[in-house]
Amino acid sequence: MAGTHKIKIAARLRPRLDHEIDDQGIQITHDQDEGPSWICVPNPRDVTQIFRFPITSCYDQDSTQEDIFEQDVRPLIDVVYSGVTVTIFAYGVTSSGKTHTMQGTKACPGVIPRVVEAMFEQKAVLQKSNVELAVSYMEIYKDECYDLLVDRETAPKLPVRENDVGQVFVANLTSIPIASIEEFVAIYSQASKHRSVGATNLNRASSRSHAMLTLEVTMTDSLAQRSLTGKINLVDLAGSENNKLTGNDPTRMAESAAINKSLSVLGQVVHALNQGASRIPYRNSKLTRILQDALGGNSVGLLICNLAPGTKFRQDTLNTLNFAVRTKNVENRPVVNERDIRPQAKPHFASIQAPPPKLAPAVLQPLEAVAGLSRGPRPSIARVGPRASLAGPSKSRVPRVSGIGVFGGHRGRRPSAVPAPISEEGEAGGSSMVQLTDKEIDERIARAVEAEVARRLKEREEIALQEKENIALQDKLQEEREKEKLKEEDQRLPTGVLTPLMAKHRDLDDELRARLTELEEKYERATKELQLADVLSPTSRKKTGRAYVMLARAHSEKGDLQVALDLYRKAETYVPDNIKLKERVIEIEWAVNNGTKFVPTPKKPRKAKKTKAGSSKTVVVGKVASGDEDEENMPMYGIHQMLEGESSGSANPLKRFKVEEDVAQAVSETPQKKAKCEVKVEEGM
Ligand SMILES: Nc1ncnc2c1ncn2[C@@H]1O[C@H](COP(=O)(O)OP(=O)(O)OP(=O)(O)O)[C@@H](O)[C@H]1O
Repeated sequence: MAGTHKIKIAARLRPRLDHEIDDQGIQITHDQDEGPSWICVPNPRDVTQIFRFPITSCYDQDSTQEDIFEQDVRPLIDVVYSGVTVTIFAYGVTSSGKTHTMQGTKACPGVIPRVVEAMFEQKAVLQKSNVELAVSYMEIYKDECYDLLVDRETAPKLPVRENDVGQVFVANLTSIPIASIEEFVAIYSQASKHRSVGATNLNRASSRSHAMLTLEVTMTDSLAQRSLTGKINLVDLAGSENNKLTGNDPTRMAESAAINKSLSVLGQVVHALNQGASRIPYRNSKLTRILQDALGGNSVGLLICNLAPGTKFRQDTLNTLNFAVRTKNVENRPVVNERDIRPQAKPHFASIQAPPPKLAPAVLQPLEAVAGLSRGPRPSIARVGPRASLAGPSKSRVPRVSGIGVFGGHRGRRPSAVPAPISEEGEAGGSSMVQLTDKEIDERIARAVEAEVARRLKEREEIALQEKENIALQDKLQEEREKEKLKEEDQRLPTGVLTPLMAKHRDLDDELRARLTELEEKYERATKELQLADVLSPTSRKKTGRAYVMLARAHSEKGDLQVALDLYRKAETYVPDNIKLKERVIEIEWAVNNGTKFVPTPKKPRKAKKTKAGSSKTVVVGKVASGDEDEENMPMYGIHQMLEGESSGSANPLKRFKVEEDVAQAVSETPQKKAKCEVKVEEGM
């Protein structure tokens, strides 16, 4: 049985940069004994509340590249050489030091150059000529994979596929053998220029893509006729971005949206794994598809969480640590990638053999078997068409050997037990028979049988190829169907979602109830009718996000925190940039994990907007409009109001009614039916 291995978590706080204020926003404290270190972050919404995260491998601002490599990375080199895949990924907000940690500089080389050096050192220790190293390097830019080892202009989008043993790989990715560190440096420095990097307000050289460098070691044992393949994937993820801080232009915004979406799916995958969900949404982004093996798969994982100091990044730090806490519970089942490299057995003339079993790219074995090349049972070659089936001349498709005779006073006759050879007419001992020696007869039979075997093998291969193509086609169709289904599911709210809200307001008059029921029906009808393109438009996403927030809020008020958390997370999928929402997720998650009561943090006082008359203020609770410039900001504001404003528990049925109508309308809205909803709250209400 394969052993399980939890992903190891390390956290690294980068030093303050010259232009940053030293406000001690994040603290790392170490216990006296060998216990875990703590990362302490004040709640951005209530600084008296401190979140403390226990992390065993904590690196503070003074830590060096060497510290992190020696303590957490070097031990993994042996694991790679035992034939296991290792994945190290750097995660964190933009400008938190991921690229610095993974790549580093000439003066302070990071994980990548150090790993390469260690891999060559290990190869030298083994002193074997049959150890080969190869490198590949790719990036995921706007949810598409590109080869960084080929010319950027001509680099095509690469497809992601799955092999016979369920391993996901990027098809057609270049892999270059490397014989020395110098060779690697030449390849890597050239390839790094191809990576998508751009300037933002927070980072002059911000990674606009997720990059994955893979070093593969193949060790061939020709005596045992086995080969082991170990791999180390070094992943520098793009950082999550708050567009308000990065000040991105439209191009950067599009990149940023892709980055945030893929990171959000990464969070969902980790969450689903923790929940033991039956469906893990790996397929929702290329990043998670490619990291599938590292997250709940067959590789050994190390997650390096990079943190930026200062209160400016406090919210991002909380998000990163929250992700770390969730990830450390993810279990992998590492296996040894071992292959049988024996040449195919030649078919014996007397037996027809099935095509040799397809050599799986890796014969996976549990990690316990790592020490030494354990020899599993050799794959048996199934015998199809036993000798007996060939014996009967009438049934055999082996061409009859004509004019063969062994009788007639020839020396070295066959024993009588051997059936008499048959003439073309089917008569034994026909007059036209040519006298042949036993050896010649055997040779002729062998040739004929071999020809037949070859023909059958070819036939089988063609059928197998055809089947494979059919399966691939079916898989593709199935995948597309699943994708469409998932999209539909994602857009669909659970049936009867408005019911709890209705129940809460029994004081609503009959008319109001009737209206809500009507809205619910309208919503359900509309959901079915929603056009995919409309649903996926940014506006629709934001509106759907707001609907989820409403529901989450209702559940959290009921004390149903787990459901509320799930709904808030769902909302996060649609509005990944919403900071207030992220804060709410963290707070509720904290309450759920610690079994404490959730007390919403005190709301900020709402600014009163004076009308011209000065006697009343107007609060836009959720303006539903389109076609005007303000709309872009509206959904954020809407959620903000829901999070902040609703905690007042307004008993005003008019306001409540308008909010729910707005949500239902937001979800079911069609271009023709767009309308504005404004709620006026009289002064003093
Ligand atoms: N440990 C460190 N020591 C010194 N400087 C650091 C350290 N970590 C990061 N930096 C500096 O901080 C800045 C941002 O780091 P880096 O580019 O590695 O961030 P990043 O997380 O990769 O950002 P992005 O996601 O935008 O690519 C760089 O100028 C880098 O040199």
